Amino acid sequence: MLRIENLSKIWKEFQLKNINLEINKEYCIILGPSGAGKSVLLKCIAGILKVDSGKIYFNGEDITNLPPEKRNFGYVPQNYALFPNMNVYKNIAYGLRIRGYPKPKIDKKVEEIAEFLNIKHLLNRKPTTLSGGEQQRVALARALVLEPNLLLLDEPTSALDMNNKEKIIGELKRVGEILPIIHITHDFVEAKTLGEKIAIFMDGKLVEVGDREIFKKPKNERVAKFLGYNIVKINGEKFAIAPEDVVICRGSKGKIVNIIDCGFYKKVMVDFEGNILRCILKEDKEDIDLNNLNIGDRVGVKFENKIYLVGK
Ligand SMILES: Nc1ncnc2c1ncn2[C@@H]1O[C@H](COP(=O)(O)OP(=O)(O)OP(=O)(O)O)[C@@H](O)[C@H]1O
Repeated sequence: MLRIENLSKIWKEFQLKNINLEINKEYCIILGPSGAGKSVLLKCIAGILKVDSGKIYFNGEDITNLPPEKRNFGYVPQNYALFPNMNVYKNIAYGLRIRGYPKPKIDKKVEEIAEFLNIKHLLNRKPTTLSGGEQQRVALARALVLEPNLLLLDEPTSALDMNNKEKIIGELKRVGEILPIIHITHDFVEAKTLGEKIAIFMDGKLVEVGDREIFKKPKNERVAKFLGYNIVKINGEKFAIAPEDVVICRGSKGKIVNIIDCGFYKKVMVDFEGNILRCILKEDKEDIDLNNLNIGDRVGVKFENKIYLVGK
């Protein structure tokens, strides 16, 4: 459906280089550290930034040089970019109005989308009077009302509290059943919940693409580190291990160097044979009593699900 071929966007200081990515009718999550080029890629797809080289195809058509309004993609930027002087109704209706839709049709479409996203009660309010979650839904409504062929979302939940985040994730899941979505996030839980395809960017390059298995089997050390794995070197053996797969037991080869109590679990750092291991410990999984664990204690360490990495 969307095919990106050898796309490059180059400034002196930053280069998004030779990106090849295909997105079919699926929910694609884009992950990567800050400054990796995720937003630049999304803006190139939206047509807001001109690419320096490479091609973008949508349903077989070369859209590389098509202006944004002719692509029919919905784009929700990081800050939502709502018009502050217009009420919610006018914000949502804006795109329909400039496309010349008759008033009754605009009213009907705005009402339908407002119903779908539970914002009917907000139609007369100005964006500045809305909470982050409400603004987010208005921004989504403004993009969806134009019935886009593809939805582009730049960190749509980053400003939301847990409750609103969960609601929006539920709504995005429903939208994802209707049309393909490309969604940038820093939140791994969100990525695992929504992503059918996951693309990881680092330093302007697409370093890994695949399904949710990426989280369980990162290909190389860089991706593993980015996903939060420990990289462990013991007696010439090197592997990645997830913090939840480090098991603390009775023994003396490890030393507890930090403990953070997170309620249902504890985040613990263990110095083990020259490795500082980040561990997530849950009461039912460990062989020792977590309530009696103190900084400086000697412990044993076992590894479940070691992952042997292919490259750097
Ligand atoms: N118009 C521009 N001119 C010059 N450099 C730019 C421009 N827009 C973005 N960049 C640079 O491109 C790089 C990638 O930016 P981008 O916003 O895509 O990062 P990101 O991966 O989305 O980061 P974050 O997760 O922090 O939003 C940055 O170094 C940024 O300074």
